[in-house]
Amino acid sequence: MDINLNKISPALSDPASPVNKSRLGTSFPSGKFMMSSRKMIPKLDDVKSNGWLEAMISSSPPRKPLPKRLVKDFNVEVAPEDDSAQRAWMRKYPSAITSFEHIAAQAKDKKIAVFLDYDGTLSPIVDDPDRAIMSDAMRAAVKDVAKYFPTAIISGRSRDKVYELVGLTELYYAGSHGMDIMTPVNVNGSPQGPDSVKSTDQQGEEVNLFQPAKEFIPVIEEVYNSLVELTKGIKGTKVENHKFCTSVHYRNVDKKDWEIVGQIVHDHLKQYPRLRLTHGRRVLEVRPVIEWNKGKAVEFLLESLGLSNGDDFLPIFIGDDKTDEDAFKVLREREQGFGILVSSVPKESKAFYSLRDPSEVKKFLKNLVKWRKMEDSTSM
Ligand SMILES: O=P(O)(O)OC[C@H]1O[C@H](O[C@H]2O[C@H](CO)[C@@H](O)[C@H](O)[C@H]2O)[C@H](O)[C@@H](O)[C@@H]1O
Repeated sequence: MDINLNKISPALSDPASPVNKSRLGTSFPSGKFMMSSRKMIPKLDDVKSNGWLEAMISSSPPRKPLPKRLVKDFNVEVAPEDDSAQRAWMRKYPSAITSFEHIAAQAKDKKIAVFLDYDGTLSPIVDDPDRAIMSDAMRAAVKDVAKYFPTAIISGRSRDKVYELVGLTELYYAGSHGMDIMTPVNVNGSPQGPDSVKSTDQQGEEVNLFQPAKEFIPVIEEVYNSLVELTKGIKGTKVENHKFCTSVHYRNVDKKDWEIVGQIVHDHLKQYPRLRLTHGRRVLEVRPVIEWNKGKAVEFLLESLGLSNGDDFLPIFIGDDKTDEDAFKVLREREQGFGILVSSVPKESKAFYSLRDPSEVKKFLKNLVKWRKMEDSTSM
């Protein structure tokens, strides 16, 4: 079915729109993920009226304080000039470093499992997603943690990509916001659910693959290709295919064009009622409408690791983004373990503790290893 995109996108029919400087003759096959043309455009809404634009604007704190005028104009989260609000926030989400003794007391005689987000947690946020490189010192700290505690990376990126960036074989990896989980077959109690299949990892070892959104691979590919095409006239956009989800970055797009990016994605997704959109840090994430997220991935991994029964284990999830909130919420609701939010500015969260940035994450991970070594030596 050929769709004239100019008809379904107000932004695209605007001759001033940068996208119209490119050719948009994309053809989209119809399928079970798409709406019939009769059902298309259920109501005329746009990124401004439904709050998307506001969410796009406030989706990531600036890396350096902005002048007051910008704070007013863009409603961004920044540390207030007088730091009383910052102090109040720190009382609510105390530093996991200064509260380490308290954390250690909770962890005593418990099996700790460590869950780590990648971007903004293990690597600093940078303009180019391909350059979000983890430092060697951070890699060493994560490697050390994995010697003592089961450790998993749960990222919005594809599993292959995050494995390539982290490069440690001793971890568990969950990509695409937990929609692609690899666990070894010999892990205690590893479930072989209907969606788990046997596969082999990069080292040729047998593994279990859990991919609850497998049927969405072709449609994600299709949407990725069309979004690349639709946004190619907007300088600075970058679209990534994470196999089970796709990301549209606008960090490097001129602010005046953010609305157009949002509108294009918004309008395009109207044809795909089984896809939804979430906001990350200066990124729009297109995901399948399934009941699965980083929180569910934590629960799945805990079960796979044999850590879901009893109260002798303590899961810790460290992350910086909105999608990490699903994991913080799960831990809070289970009343087991806790989330640590990585943020240098006040943000509401379901986490219990905070760390300012990846360098504090590294320090916390090192403390955890030091503490466990001490515990082990005193119990000998
Ligand atoms: O769950 P995560 O591991 O935190 O992945 C979330 C997204 O991270 C990446 O984008 C973010 O980091 C980039 C590099 O610092 C930055 O340029 C971008 O603005 C951030 O949104 C990744 O590229 C996305 O695909 C992930 O979904």
